[in-house]
Amino acid sequence: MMDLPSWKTLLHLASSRKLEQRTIAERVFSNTGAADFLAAAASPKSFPNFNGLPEVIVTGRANAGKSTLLNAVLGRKALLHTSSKAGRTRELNFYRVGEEPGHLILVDAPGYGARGRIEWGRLFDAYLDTRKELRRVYILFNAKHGLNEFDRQMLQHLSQKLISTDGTQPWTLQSVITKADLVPTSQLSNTISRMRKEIFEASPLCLPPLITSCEMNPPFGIEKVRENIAQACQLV
Ligand SMILES: Nc1nc2c(ncn2[C@@H]2O[C@H](COP(=O)(O)OP(=O)(O)OP(=O)(O)O)[C@@H](O)[C@H]2O)c(=O)[nH]1
Ligand SMILES: [Mg+2]
Repeated sequence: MMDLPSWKTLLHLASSRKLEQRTIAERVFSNTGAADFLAAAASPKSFPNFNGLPEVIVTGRANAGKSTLLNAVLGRKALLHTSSKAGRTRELNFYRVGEEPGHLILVDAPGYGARGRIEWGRLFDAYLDTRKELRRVYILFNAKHGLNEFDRQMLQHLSQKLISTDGTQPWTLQSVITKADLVPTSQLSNTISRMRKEIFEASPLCLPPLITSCEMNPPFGIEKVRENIAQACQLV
């Protein structure tokens, strides 16, 4: 009879697998200087073609920190334009990770909510409905503001898209809490628990939040986001 592996062996395997994942995510994002802006699309007609490279896209209320998070993930200060004024990003912007031909594509999107626009929503939906390369949607929530009705509607809208295709959607939905530095440390744990619960209530399909802060030095949570992206794109 074959010997069963001991707990020690299993734990060792699990930790070396984790190490392997980290190393691959590090490798994917290591050449920060090689990342590049590739294209902008203001309408579905101008969605570009990158020979099937996997893609992930960010969404969130205007000013949630989408472009800032992608800069941090790319290890760049200002490849993506950010602004303290909501409504800065107005098209879908495509960025290559790594040197040509690239490992994957990050897509920045305009925000939704009171400072969003109907045509931005249509553009985002057209991308979700047609983009075969899409692997994961990251939905961002500002820790200081929590979730509002727009966020709940967006979570439900995304869930509906996932459900309506009967499990054949090639993408998954991951939540991210941004600007954790804006919540006093004494309240952070409660804030995260509350937001986590609200996200789950609005969309049980949404993966529980990764916590980030791009204002901390070094930025907090970015390595986890990189690992998560590499995993979603099946690069690990
Ligand atoms: N304190 C703090 N500020 C942040 C953080 N991330 C982003 N910001 C600030 O939030 C503001 C909005 O950031 P953006 O990255 O432009 O937000 P966005 O979601 O891309 O906004 P739109 O493109 O307008 O939808 C900027 O002033 C950023 O400097 C963070 O982790 N902590
Ligand atoms: Mg932006």
